[in-house]
Amino acid sequence: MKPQDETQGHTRHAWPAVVLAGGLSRRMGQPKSALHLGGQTMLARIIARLEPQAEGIAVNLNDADGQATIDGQPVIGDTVAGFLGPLAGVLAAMRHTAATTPAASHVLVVPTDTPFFPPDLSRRLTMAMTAHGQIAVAASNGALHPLFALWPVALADDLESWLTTDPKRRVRAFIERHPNVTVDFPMTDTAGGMFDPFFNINTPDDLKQAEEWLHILGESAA
Ligand SMILES: Nc1nc2c(ncn2[C@@H]2O[C@H](COP(=O)(O)OP(=O)(O)OP(=O)(O)O)[C@@H](O)[C@H]2O)c(=O)[nH]1
Ligand SMILES: [Mg+2]
Repeated sequence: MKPQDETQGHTRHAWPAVVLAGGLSRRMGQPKSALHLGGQTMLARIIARLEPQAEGIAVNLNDADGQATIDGQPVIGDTVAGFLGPLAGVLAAMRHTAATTPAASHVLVVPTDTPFFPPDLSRRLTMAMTAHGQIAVAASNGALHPLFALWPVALADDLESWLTTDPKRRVRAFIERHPNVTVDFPMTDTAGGMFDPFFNINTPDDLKQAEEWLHILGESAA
């Protein structure tokens, strides 16, 4: 059975969504969401990509620090302290969704540093779910992308206790504890060769390469 919007009684394809923009950006040396790529901040680019496939977007920072909005979207802080990693953001996303959209069984979470993700991410993750309570996770080119996933909001309490007791807090390890499905997304055939839409920007060199891909993909003016 497909996950339902219990209010309207139909299957959702657009979910409440949260962009993970916490983290320390140690490899980049400056906050990744504020970096400019093709004349737009990385965060603005992610939001634009997400908007057509989401129903409401919030941005997760480690500490909201009194900031109510960023790029027009509400800011949510981590609900557990101590820079516990990306899963702290996933937990904040679940708590936020339960509070603001109680009819939604899942929340779509994406990281702020992967600006070329597929425009059909939400639709394909949704279609892959065959039962309530599954985590639907993206993959490409033989690699899992555990930060691109639809997360059941009902896992919040389990995630919170796991986060505060597991020493490694690995995203994959948490996913493996629960029913899950993986969705493989194709590489994009471009004039510059095959391109992985989950190209992840962590270092200044990655950012340079992303500018080149932007040009090749014709998304410079996006
Ligand atoms: N909320 C929250 N998000 C996090 C945390 N750590 C990482 N993230 C997010 O998870 C995603 C992937 O993390 P990384 O690529 O390792 O980013 P990072 O930790 O900022 O960068 P490095 O310090 O270079 O590892 C990014 O979107 C980060 O914003 C955290 O402690 N809390
Ligand atoms: Mg990190």
